[in-house]
Amino acid sequence: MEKPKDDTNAGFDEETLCFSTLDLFIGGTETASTTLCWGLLYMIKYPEIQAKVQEEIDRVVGGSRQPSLSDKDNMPYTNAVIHEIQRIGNTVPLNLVRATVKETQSTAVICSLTSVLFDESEWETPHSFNPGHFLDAEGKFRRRDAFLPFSLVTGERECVLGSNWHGWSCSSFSPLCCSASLFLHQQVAKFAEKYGDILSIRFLGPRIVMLNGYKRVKEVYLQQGDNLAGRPVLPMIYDMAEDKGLVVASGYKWKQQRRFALSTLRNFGLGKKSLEPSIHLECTFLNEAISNEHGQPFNPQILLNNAVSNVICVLVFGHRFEYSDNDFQSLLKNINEAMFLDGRVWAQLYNMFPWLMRRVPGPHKKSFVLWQKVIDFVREKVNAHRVDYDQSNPRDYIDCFLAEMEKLKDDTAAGFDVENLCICSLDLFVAGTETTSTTLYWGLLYMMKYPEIQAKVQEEIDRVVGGSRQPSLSDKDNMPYTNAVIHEIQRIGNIVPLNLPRATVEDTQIGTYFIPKGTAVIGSLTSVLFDESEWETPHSFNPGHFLDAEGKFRRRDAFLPFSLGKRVCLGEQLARMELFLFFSSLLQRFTFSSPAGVEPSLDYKLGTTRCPQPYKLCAVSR
Ligand code: HEM
Repeated sequence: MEKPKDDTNAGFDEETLCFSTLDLFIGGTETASTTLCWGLLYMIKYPEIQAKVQEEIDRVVGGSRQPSLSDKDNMPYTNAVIHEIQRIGNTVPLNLVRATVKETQSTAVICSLTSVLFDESEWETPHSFNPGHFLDAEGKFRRRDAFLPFSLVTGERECVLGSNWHGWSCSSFSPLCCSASLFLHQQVAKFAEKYGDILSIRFLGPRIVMLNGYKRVKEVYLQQGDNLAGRPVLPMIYDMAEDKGLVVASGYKWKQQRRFALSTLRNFGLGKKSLEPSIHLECTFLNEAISNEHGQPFNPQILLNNAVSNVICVLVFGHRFEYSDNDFQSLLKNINEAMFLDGRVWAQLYNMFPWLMRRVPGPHKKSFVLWQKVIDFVREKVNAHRVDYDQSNPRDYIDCFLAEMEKLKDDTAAGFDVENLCICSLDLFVAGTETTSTTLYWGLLYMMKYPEIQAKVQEEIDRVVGGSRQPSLSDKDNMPYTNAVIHEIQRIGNIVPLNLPRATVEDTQIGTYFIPKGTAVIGSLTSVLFDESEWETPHSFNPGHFLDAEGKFRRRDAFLPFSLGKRVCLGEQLARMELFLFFSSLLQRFTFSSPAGVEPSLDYKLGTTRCPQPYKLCAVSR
């Protein structure tokens, strides 16, 4: 770290040190020990081979000293047996994924080691345990070209410890994990083309079943119903909130909490016209804050975050937060950062090796600290409610929950307790903030990128609503173009690309496959929102996807950004209301453009959600 100070790209820093050490540790443990496990198993299975190895050891080494590497050349049979164990044990069957470095768009390449170690044109009896593969007619050790369990010797990513050390690592784990989420959401579609629309993927951790394409995702999510209503236990989340809340709970507790949250939020106007005034008020505040920027470049992300968050805050906590409230703004920034960290390599490593990651430093520790601050904030709100709570006059979700706690005192399994109240409120607050505001953040970016589409939306708003009042939900049916643009922003924004994982509650059949109880299942939303058999131009921003020949709004079955089935997004109706009212109100008041000389970039940042790279815009009053 001290030597090549100027070369920051070489990665000589503390974080890389932690990860490289982790790579060596894991790569040097799991692989070699698995091979030894196979070795002993084969020795039990073939006692006559075991006896021949022992005869050679006794003859060459004797019993008074340990076998040494210098004996190896005199022990061809033992050496052949070890090689054959490695060949037939085939512990890294698919090899580690490589990615092309030049002239292709990060294509994943897998050179299957199974196909090499069992190649029928290379091995005499590929499927039998036969040390003879490595012995010549005179019983001398014989090298074989197709013996490549460490991957390829000439490849730069051959196992670093590999054949000299008799461990078995094969490349580095971090690039694999780092690319895992990217790899999953971009490459799974390509694998689906080749292997079908049900894939089973295993990245060092438990098996995940991936469903691809509108038809398959819809069929499985609807047919499996309750059976697919579980969530897998992810150590990173479990260590923070156990199985509390709305998003990660499963079973009876989840059912009770979801039912209660939906009916309570509906009572306060979720999905109904009665909520419109509170969203209108927030639109007014947001527009005012934006006009205070006087057309100068600024990043609207935190403002959008705050405005959207206020809508759910009124429902859950009973009040909104001023845009000048620095504590609240830094809380929103914490959520933003924690959600980003939770979608990164550290969280994936944590979920794979929790026993280890609990002990090593790194950004995953930061994520815990950030979430703890958010939980403390929610707990403070809950405690304040408990002080002045009046059962006859419930003000918000928290008050209603406190009332339900008294009613359902005896049903402890339903989760009506203070700890669960904190995490349920947190879930509503976070899920209700990040997703909708990220969609609006994409929306303004697309409007800058396609000013002609922005102008058509504004023309429709001017014609239907005019400038003297705010757009209302009752205008929506008369604004098919604006509605189509919002839908297209949600489709192409694809903010939850892999959906949230589900888990099977019972052993089950998906297609022709048997899926054991507790398996994680992911219905990829990318594969649905970009399904080439459903969308005319899946990769272009095209509001025409949602318009018929006469320019009327056209619903599309494959429009599933909120997922579907038993755990479909609980806030779908709220989000749809918010998107229409905020978006049309913003375009009624402003024209958005990129700062002079800056070309809007559609690059994204992938954390838990898929978010635009931070950008600035100019909002000029109309
Ligand atoms: C554009 C905005 C939004 C998008 C794209 C979105 C998307 C999603 C998706 C894909 C899921 C996973 C569904 C599944 O497992 O199949 C989900 C779950 C959830 N969403 Fe949303 N969401 C949005 C807004 C909201 C809002 C405003 C709220 C606040 C009430 C909310 C609350 C939730 C909750 C509580 C869950 C978990 C439901 C459960 O596990 O039963 N979401 N959302």
